[in-house]
Amino acid sequence: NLPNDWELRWSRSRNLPYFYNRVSTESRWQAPDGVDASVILDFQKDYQSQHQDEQVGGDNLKRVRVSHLLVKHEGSRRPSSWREEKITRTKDEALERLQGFQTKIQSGEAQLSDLASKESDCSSAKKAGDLGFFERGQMQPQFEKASFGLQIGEMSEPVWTDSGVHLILRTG
Ligand SMILES: N=C(N)NCCC[C@H](NC(=O)[C@@H]1CCC/C1=C\[C@H](COP(=O)(O)O)NC(=O)[C@@H](N)Cc1ccccc1)C(N)=O
Repeated sequence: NLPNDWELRWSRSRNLPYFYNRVSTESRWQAPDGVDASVILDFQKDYQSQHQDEQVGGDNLKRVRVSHLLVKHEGSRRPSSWREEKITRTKDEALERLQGFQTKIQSGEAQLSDLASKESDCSSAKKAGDLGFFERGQMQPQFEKASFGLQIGEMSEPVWTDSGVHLILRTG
């Protein structure tokens, strides 16, 4: 169906179609000359209809597993945690504190799990931030939306919920 020994394959890590050449064994993301874009769309539709149940990301994802780091503030729905009896920091201070952790994690200086254990205002700190698997409808909407939008291994930007501000890392 494709010219010059090219075939379409699916990259599960990137969740995208790519081109593979049977003869040269070359792989590439962009379409080789002479391949019409409609071929790619047909392939993607076929693949996703055959793999509905898999965790291919997006809408048909049933459950995810995440770890998170929560920083609460004076306006949190429960401004108290195992770390601090009465949390008085402002929303701005909470965001600054969380962004400090975000920078450390993004630079590779620290793991989210290590920081969550010491710094998270959520009881999941005792489990290095691990919340286990959950389905839609269990977490607050903003937290759920962010979690289900992440690829495995990806960390969110700061996410605000009624609890405070979170960094979320999808692990499963
Ligand atoms: N596994 C579940 N289904 N547990 C119920 C989740 C309830 C859910 N929680 C949230 O949406 C936020 C985001 C993640 C944590 C969280 C809030 C709070 C901290 O904020 P606060 O409530 O003081 O405002 N931590 C929790 O709930 C903890 N039990 C999460 C947890 C801890 C240890 C092991 C597993 C889960 C909600 N609908 O409010």
